[in-house]
Amino acid sequence: MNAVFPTPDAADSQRLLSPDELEAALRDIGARRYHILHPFHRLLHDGKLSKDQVRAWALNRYYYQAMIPVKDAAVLARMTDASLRRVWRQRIVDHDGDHPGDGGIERWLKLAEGVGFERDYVLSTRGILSATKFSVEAYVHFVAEKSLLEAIASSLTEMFSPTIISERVAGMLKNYDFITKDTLAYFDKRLTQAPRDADFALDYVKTHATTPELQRQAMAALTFKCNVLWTQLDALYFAYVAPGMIPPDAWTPGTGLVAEAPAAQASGGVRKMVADDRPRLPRGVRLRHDETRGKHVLLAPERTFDLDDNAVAVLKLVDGNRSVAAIADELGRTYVADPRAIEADILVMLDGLAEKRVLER
Ligand SMILES: O=C(O)c1cc(C(=O)O)c2c(n1)C(=O)C(=O)c1cc(C(=O)O)[nH]c1-2
Repeated sequence: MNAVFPTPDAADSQRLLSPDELEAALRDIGARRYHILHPFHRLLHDGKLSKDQVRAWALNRYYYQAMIPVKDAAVLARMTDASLRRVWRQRIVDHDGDHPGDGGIERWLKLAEGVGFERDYVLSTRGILSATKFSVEAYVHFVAEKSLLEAIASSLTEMFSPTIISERVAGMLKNYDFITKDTLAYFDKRLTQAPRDADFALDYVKTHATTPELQRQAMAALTFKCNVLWTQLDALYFAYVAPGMIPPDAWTPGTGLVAEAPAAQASGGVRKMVADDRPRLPRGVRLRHDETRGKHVLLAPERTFDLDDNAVAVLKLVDGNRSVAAIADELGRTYVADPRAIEADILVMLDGLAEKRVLER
């Protein structure tokens, strides 16, 4: 992904590329279109998403994981050669496992449970964005309807997945306190499975794309698949980042989650806030300016909290993306004061609001 591959010029679409030129052209497609470049992944890896935004990603991505073996069964059904099927069927085994409780889908369920979901809610696929479903299903239809060469070429995004997986695992472990190595165990196996699968598919495509037209089809198939991945992230971004327009019936924060452990509910149900936490207002709680009284209040269902000027300045910066430390830095710049001293003060204030359940982290 880091290397620069030459973009084939227009004349190349007419001429037969050597196998290595074809590989370079395929890698170039990934370098320009793979979802590692998508803003949603940047936010995910850099720790810029709230816990609910990470949950939305885990939930929607479950649908992709669950349908990959369906896709591979459709590819398998196109293969008339037993030696090809023998290799390809391993992909289905990798995702389904040989026993209940085994395999990639199961590991993805663990990931979803690790970020708080109830297993049955995830399995039900209620709450998955329609756009996610459309995009994943387009992939399944594509491999069923196009040629075997195109079906195989469309899996070649996996050439690029080890890079994004390494970046994601390192970034998420570093940047989110609710993510553990166990939660991300899904990706451990992918680091060996993906290169093995991609090597086989690449070799097949280089050997079988023997005319300019077939080479063009292979490149178009990989482009299509990059778009399958990209549009899933577009949908997540639109619904859960900006403008934050969640479609009817799609998952909303708070739904399908396991109740917090009793330990977390002790002492008012909330552990103390720390500088890395990214506080946000829970659903239904709003910062409003009360015109008649000329002051800001926090409106919660059936309750109103008066706020002093300091609380208002802090709450205006509370958006689920900024950490407490970042809020303190910003206030330090505005009021020309020591941000660490501000941080200590606002941690106490935020804890007070969290205990009243008008703030969460
Ligand atoms: O984490 C990722 O970014 C990522 C990307 C891709 C990919 O590039 O298609 C796959 C996976 N993961 C994956 O886990 C997986 O099982 C998988 C199967 C396929 C495929 O097209 O057959 N791609 C991918």
